[in-house]
Amino acid sequence: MGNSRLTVSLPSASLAEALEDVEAEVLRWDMSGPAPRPEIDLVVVPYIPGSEHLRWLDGVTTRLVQAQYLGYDGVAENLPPGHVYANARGVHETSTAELALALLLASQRGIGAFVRAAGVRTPEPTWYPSLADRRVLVLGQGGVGRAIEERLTPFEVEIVRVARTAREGVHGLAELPQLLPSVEAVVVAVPLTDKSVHLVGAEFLARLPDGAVVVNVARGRVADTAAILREARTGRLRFALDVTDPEPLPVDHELFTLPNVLISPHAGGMSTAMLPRVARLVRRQIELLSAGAEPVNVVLRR
Ligand SMILES: O=C(O)C(=O)CO
Repeated sequence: MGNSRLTVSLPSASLAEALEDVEAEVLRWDMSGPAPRPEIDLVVVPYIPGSEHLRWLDGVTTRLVQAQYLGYDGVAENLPPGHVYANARGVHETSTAELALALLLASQRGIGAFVRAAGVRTPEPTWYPSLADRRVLVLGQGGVGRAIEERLTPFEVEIVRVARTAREGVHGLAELPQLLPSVEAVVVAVPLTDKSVHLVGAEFLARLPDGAVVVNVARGRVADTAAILREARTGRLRFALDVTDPEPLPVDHELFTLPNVLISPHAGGMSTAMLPRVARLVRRQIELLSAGAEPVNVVLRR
């Protein structure tokens, strides 16, 4: 380590192919077992849920551990001491925002009902709410929240911004109880922290007006699944969930059977945008580390 040629471990053939011209010694390690070397300058973590695989870094010396996720919940608990961890800021925001919009529109306009009816019966034409002139609350003002707002703006909605703490143009979490009764949709894009666990619970849902849509593209545990299920059974609200708790949801879970619930399989970041963006980020980290400079996107030092 520390000599001129960096050692980099990559978890997938596709990433190795995208980075085949980098100035580094490239190893393949998917972190499902021990490290190929006791010292690896840059370890790129596989894109699989959870962070238990980080435990394979125990006893390995690194300069940087680069994730392919934006969210880093669970990382502090699993990353052994001595490592610097960078997240994938800049990779997933646009793709996740696209899915949030797709879920919101599909939910508002009853696309799930049309799809369910396809080939079984001719769906009844019925009135669905438009997004136009509605109030949409974007919960979370990080990169994903901002990307959602940018994409929502042409739909002529009034956007209500909420973040953990209030600032100009942004409401704080403490104001949620007053804001919820006046919005037709909520898009949840907050990180999972001690403060956000079960933020979308029974009390939150009860304050929303009839017919409101709740979209969650954050983490399943930001919402209380039992409270969502209770509310969804009544048919009063609509839900569009890219993330669930547990995840994945068991195939026989009642939420899958309810006509006012759409569920996607944590697919927010999974688009063709991901691989080139991850490759660009890793390339940049290699250049920075090679130059002895500080890496970007560092969110944790253990
Ligand atoms: O980047 C993340 O944290 C994701 O969940 C991508 O879908």
